[in-house]
Amino acid sequence: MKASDGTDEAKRRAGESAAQQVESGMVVGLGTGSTAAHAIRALGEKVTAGMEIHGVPTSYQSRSLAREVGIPLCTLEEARPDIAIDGADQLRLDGALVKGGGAAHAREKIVDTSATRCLIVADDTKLTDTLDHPVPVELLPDAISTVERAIRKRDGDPTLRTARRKDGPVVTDNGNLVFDCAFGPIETPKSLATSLSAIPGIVEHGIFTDVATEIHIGSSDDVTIHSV
Ligand SMILES: O=C(CO)[C@H](O)[C@H](O)COP(=O)(O)O
Repeated sequence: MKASDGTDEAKRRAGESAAQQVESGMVVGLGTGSTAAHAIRALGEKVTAGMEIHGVPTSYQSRSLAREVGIPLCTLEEARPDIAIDGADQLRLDGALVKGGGAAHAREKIVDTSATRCLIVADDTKLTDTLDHPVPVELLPDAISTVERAIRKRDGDPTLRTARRKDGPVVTDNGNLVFDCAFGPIETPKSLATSLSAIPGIVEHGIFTDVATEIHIGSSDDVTIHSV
């Protein structure tokens, strides 16, 4: 297996590998990001070929791509996903992840945790032994100063995420703001996750533990599947 440089090809391998696990009749959680988008396109091809599935989108982006490629959609009120396919910004092979690069982690966590199986798709550059990626935190706009203080108290360094082609902050699909919080090496993701969840005003943070059931890692010329 040849290590990748994080190119789209490695992401495509991972996304398509996870899409192969989907069978007719299934409800599929549709993750957000460029790697999950490869899975959504692959599922669109299956639908065109006659497979009957329904998708539960996790963001504006995944909803609009699913519509574009012809995947019928439903909501969590209507059906529980059999499989969710989602990306990650950094991950350990035991399934501890940092997500939220696309600021969609709140809805992703709801959909991913409600699925019977959660398949995480990523290129091999995202694998690590110790998580140290800044943790995205979605927060209510009114709570900006109190959440900032609470993160600093936990030795984190929060930076308000700013928009690229708009002045001012990123506003999530839920109308909230995002802090990217640097904590340095995260030795115990579960305890940081618990501690962040306890802060009033935080809608959701991007640490996912005990959610992934399978990890599909794409490289330059291969894909490997790890059970969690
Ligand atoms: O968590 C996410 C969005 O909120 C994405 O899954 C994560 O940022 C990975 O994105 P990409 O596959 O484009 O690298």
